[in-house]
Amino acid sequence: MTLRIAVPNKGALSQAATEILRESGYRQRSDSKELALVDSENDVEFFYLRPRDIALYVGEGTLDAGITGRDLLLDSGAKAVEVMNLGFGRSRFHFAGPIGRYTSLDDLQGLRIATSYVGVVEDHLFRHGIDATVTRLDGAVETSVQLGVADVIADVVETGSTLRAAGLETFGEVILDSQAVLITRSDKVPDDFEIFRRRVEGVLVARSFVMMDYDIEQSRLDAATELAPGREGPTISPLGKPGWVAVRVMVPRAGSQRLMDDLWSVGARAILLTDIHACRL
Ligand SMILES: Nc1ncnc2c1ncn2[C@@H]1O[C@H](COP(=O)(O)OP(=O)(O)OP(=O)(O)O)[C@@H](O)[C@H]1O
Ligand SMILES: O=P(O)(O)OC[C@H]1O[C@H](OP(=O)(O)OP(=O)(O)O)[C@H](O)[C@@H]1O
Ligand SMILES: [Mg+2]
Repeated sequence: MTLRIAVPNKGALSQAATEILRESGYRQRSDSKELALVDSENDVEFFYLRPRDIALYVGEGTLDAGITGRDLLLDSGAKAVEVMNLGFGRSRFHFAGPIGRYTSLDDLQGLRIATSYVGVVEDHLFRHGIDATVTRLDGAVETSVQLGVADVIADVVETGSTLRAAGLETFGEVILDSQAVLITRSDKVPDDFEIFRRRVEGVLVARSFVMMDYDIEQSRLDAATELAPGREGPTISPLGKPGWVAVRVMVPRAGSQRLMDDLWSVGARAILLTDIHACRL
């Protein structure tokens, strides 16, 4: 049976979601007005939906899997299951109010809170025993305080520039840390999903690792291997130069420049770093 996957059709997650699917070898729409697309070669159909609705479709089992934000999944209360963090669309969910006015969660007692995430906010207030009025707005919630509709807001913060522009600041603890996640239906997931999952995972791993090649004198190999042990161990091949070997090892992308410096210091030469585009580990 064709695997049916939901993809954000617009907003902060849309482009990165399409990119990761393309890199995973799936056909993606070329026109942002297309509502669905069949990739017949891979037997997958993609549905382009509002990120906020995706958890609902997947939770109900109408679609097999989807990409959405963790915050939206929690807000929806849908019974979908998180399978994997996707590493983009990172944000924090916060209360915010006029600069200098509020400092802690207790200050919220009796206030009017505007948000697009009523589920997350009411749950948080309930768990902390706070009684406040929650008003649902569709977006641009930062403006609601200035316009007198609310005393504080609860919203997604990434860089904080939208808050600053509205003369607001966060207060209290972070309500939740979010990022894009791959979700599936909680009941029967089709067998084919495992291939899809592995492909996406392969792209994520490929993004966070690089391949490092270097030449080194056999006698110095242990010192170099200690710096870069690799996943299973380095691949070591003979080199045309007597007493030297060629080494290939997968290393985390983060810190790879420093690693090149350190490998050089222990005698590695001809150090090359290359991107990996996809993998199965
Ligand atoms: N500035 C941002 N940076 C990173 N992630 C963000 C940002 N804004 C929203 N997100 C995340 O993207 C997801 C969907 O938000 P998005 O803003 O795309 O949807 P929306 O608010 O329903 O739609 P729209 O803003 O298009 O009306 C959420 O998981 C949210 O945490
Ligand atoms: O901290 P920042 O980097 O400024 O990003 C956070 C802003 O981005 C999102 O808004 P979006 O553009 O999705 O508009 P919306 O509020 O209408 O959803 C979010 O709702 C915040 O307003
Ligand atoms: Mg938004």
